[in-house]
Amino acid sequence: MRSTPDLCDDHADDVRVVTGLHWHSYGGHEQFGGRIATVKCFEDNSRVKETLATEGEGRVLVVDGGGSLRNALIGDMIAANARDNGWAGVIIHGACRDVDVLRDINFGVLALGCIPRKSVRRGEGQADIPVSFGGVTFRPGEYVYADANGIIVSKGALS
Ligand SMILES: O=C([O-])CC(=O)C(=O)O
Repeated sequence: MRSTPDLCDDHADDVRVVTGLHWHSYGGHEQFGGRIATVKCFEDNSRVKETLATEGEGRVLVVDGGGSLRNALIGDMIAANARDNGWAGVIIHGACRDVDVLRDINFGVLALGCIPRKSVRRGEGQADIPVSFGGVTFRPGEYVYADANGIIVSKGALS
């Protein structure tokens, strides 16, 4: 994958750039990208676990967790399962946990922060809908690319 600055330069009219948020890379892959799948939830990771248990086909799960840092929407178990199912990574507008293990999983994990407490699982949340944060709307089927520079989104695949 090319760097997000290079992709931005070559496709300036086609990319949206996520702004105004501080991301931390917790996974084994700092650079990752792919077709977008989405979940919108709040302190309940039912849909996250469920979605990452399906075949990833190289996709990236973008989770709008409302920015909550009160509990973790993903940890080492869900991340390892996602990697095994062929997901490229997750971008969590919220928090994760088990960070010592996450860094050894060949998988991308971007989140706003980490917290020891797990989330509740009451079956709430929505999958496969457009989600928005950082000034950008992420639509299922579009493409996202992330690296240490930041996150960009485009309608089609970029090379
Ligand atoms: O199970 C959870 O809700 C999150 C977690 O700790 C894991 O994925 O290992």
